Amino acid sequence: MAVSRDEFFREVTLRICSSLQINTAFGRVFEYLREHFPMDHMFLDITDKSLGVIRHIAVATIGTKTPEEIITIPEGLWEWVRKLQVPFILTPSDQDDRIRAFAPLIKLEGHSDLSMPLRIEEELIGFLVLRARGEGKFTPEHVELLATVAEPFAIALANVLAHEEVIKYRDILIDDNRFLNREILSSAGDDIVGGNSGLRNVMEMVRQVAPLSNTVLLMGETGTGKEVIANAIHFASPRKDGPFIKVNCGAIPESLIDSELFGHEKGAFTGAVAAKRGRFERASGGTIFLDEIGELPPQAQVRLLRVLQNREIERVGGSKPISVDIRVIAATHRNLERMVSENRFREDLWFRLNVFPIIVPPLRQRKDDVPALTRHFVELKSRELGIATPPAIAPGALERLMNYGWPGNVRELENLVERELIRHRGGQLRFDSLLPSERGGETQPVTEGKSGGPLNLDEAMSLHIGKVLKMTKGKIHGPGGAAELLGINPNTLRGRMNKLGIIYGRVRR
Ligand SMILES: Nc1ncnc2c1ncn2[C@@H]1O[C@H](COP(=O)(O)OP(=O)(O)OP(=O)(O)O)[C@@H](O)[C@H]1O
Repeated sequence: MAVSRDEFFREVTLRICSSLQINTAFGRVFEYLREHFPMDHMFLDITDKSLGVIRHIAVATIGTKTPEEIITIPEGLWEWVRKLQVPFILTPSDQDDRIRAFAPLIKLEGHSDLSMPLRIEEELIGFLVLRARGEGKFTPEHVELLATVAEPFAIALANVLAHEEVIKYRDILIDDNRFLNREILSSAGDDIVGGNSGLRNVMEMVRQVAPLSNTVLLMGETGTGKEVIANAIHFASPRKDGPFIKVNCGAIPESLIDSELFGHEKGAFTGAVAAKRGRFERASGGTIFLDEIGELPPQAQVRLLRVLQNREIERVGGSKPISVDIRVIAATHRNLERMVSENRFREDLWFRLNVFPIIVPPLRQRKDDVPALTRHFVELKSRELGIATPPAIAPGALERLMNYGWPGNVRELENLVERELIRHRGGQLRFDSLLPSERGGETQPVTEGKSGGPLNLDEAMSLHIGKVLKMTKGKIHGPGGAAELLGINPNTLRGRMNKLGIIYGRVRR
């Protein structure tokens, strides 16, 4: 025991901090402490009040027998355990009732323990326990010497706990990421309707380009499915287990775009209270999907060009470049070539992006996909809306949907199906009242006439007759017909309709 307190403190502290692996560091301390304490085992324990247990987090021993890992403490003893402050000696025949009650729980029979409570900011977080075979092995000098290293052990234990917490969250995040990737895959990759018909050429190009890492440019009107195709490329590529990060370039305010895309260092600008990774960094190892690329402001276009050229980004306020391993897929509904000629989009960026352009055709050019898409959305939206049995589609309805122009493309069809399902009150889905081209007027009441002033009487009458005809599905004559609802003779109604130029044929059922 002839060791100075300073030297003892220094050696123990160096050893307990010598490795990030607590068992390795703990083994090194054990070797050293055995020179000063008569012990066979040493435990680093954490106390978990919520579970009512003490758990060994590290064990060092000269024997092979592994002690119990978890010790359950009865409710009545917690108060006593929680208040323990200084190292204390435990023997099975101790005079203290509580120690005698505690002894069998920790299997003390035939041993002595020297136990040191470990505290951080007053709160008990665990114990360091030295165990020797035989009773009466520890002396007050041992107690005093061990007390000098309470702090380094408490800090080491707190670090282990913090590390465990980080690992736990990391595992949760990895698991979430896997789950979300699977979700995206099942909601996109598998569900491309028309892959063998209207999108056959597009899918052929997807198959060609997916295994590579080159930039892809998706062009097509809004709502044609560009994002769906970008997903398909990512999930068919070797990067499929990496992130798929989407950026809607048109939706980020210009003042934030640099920090969103490239991240920033702490203190780079007012409000940058912590360093933040940008979307490019987050996409590393995976794919970044730059939607609405035509909306990117000129400054950000320059920065993007640099990323495409060097595969490096620089955080706002940062001084060194960070390399990123990403695949870029860009999309636009704009005519970028025209924007280049109008000096609204950089020509050099356009060349970089336009390496492998894929044009996603509008729905009106692939009308044969409309029936399959409609059925797909009826199934999908019924599931989302909690409708157990998706309603059937009325004969003739699909034909009518195919004859519509779909300016909003697949998204418009998707929305139409959803609205129809929400309004659906039994029977088959007819879609007859919802097609915008067949609406008698807007869904909102119209109060403004062609002249810009209020509706004149003819305009109001025309609108009203149109609405009623829509309700009766074009029926003019007989019970439930428009004439009856409007309270006029059917011939009078026909006369008015001719005068007002309303052509309204009976809808086929
Ligand atoms: N071939 C398809 N099969 C199944 N669903 C599709 C298909 N094409 C598009 N969709 C669906 O239609 C909606 C619109 O598609 P998406 O968002 O990919 O269009 P977009 O071209 O990226 O639109 P925008 O230009 O407005 O961003 C999405 O809900 C998508 O899931």
